[in-house]
Amino acid sequence: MTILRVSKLVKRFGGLTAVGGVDFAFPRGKISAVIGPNGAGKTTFFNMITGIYTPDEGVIELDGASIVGVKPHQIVSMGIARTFQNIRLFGSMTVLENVMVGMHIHLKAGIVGTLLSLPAARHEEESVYLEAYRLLEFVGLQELLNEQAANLPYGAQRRLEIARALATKPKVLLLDEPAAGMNPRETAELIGLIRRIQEETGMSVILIEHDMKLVMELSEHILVLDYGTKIAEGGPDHIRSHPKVIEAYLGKSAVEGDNVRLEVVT
Ligand SMILES: Nc1ncnc2c1ncn2[C@@H]1O[C@H](COP(=O)(O)OP(=O)(O)OP(=O)(O)O)[C@@H](O)[C@H]1O
Repeated sequence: MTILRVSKLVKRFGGLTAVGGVDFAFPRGKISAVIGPNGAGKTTFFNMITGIYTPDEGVIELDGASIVGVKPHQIVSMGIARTFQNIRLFGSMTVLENVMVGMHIHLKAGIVGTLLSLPAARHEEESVYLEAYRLLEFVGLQELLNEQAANLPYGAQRRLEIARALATKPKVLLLDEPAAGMNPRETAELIGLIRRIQEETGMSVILIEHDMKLVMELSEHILVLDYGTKIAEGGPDHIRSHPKVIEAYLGKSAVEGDNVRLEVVT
């Protein structure tokens, strides 16, 4: 079953077509990936799904309902959360507060009231704290809850961004290059975390990632973009040996041999 569908999706910047008529159906409750060389249109694609850009043409449907023209904060309320290529945490807030900010869309009293412990917000405070703590435990940051976010090591900041996205209780979690800048140990932990998110919550996860090991290990379904168009889609084995994908990443000469497979691209 499909959770998110795009049809004939187009985004142009002046004379440049960044995304040029892409069709794709993301399966519900699975991990999918959008890959492609630099400038292929991946981030533009995410920016349309999250309402940052309005498509010039085409349809985006979440659970069958169009989200074209819907504002980014409303799209979050409708169930799409994301992390960014460049981490965007509230650096001067604590780890706990960053997660509580993510929860505000579901709070009646609002985040300001909760953070300031205003009387109207007190009854919500305990459950908010417990839920935020549970999320920090889930991503392995509970012992750092009172640290300032800016002081966390890089890999921990990425996990905090994921916890904050999870705090919005999304149906779909978009991760934009979650392994960027991570060392191999952090990447291995991240793979475990993404797998737990999908297995334990049944959430649909969509990731953009250049680390092919992570993509191939985690994703059931992969969309490959090149110059804004879909050049291939399918499971990891299909994608690894797809001539157009190999050509896009490694150049035409790489496809001349018979047994070329896309193993690791850095
Ligand atoms: N706001 C913008 N204005 C003009 N051109 C843009 C804008 N955003 C993206 N582009 C262009 O659109 C094309 C696709 O860019 P995009 O960032 O979506 O690619 P990408 O696949 O995410 O690349 P990368 O892997 O390097 O992050 C590129 O040629 C880029 O220069």
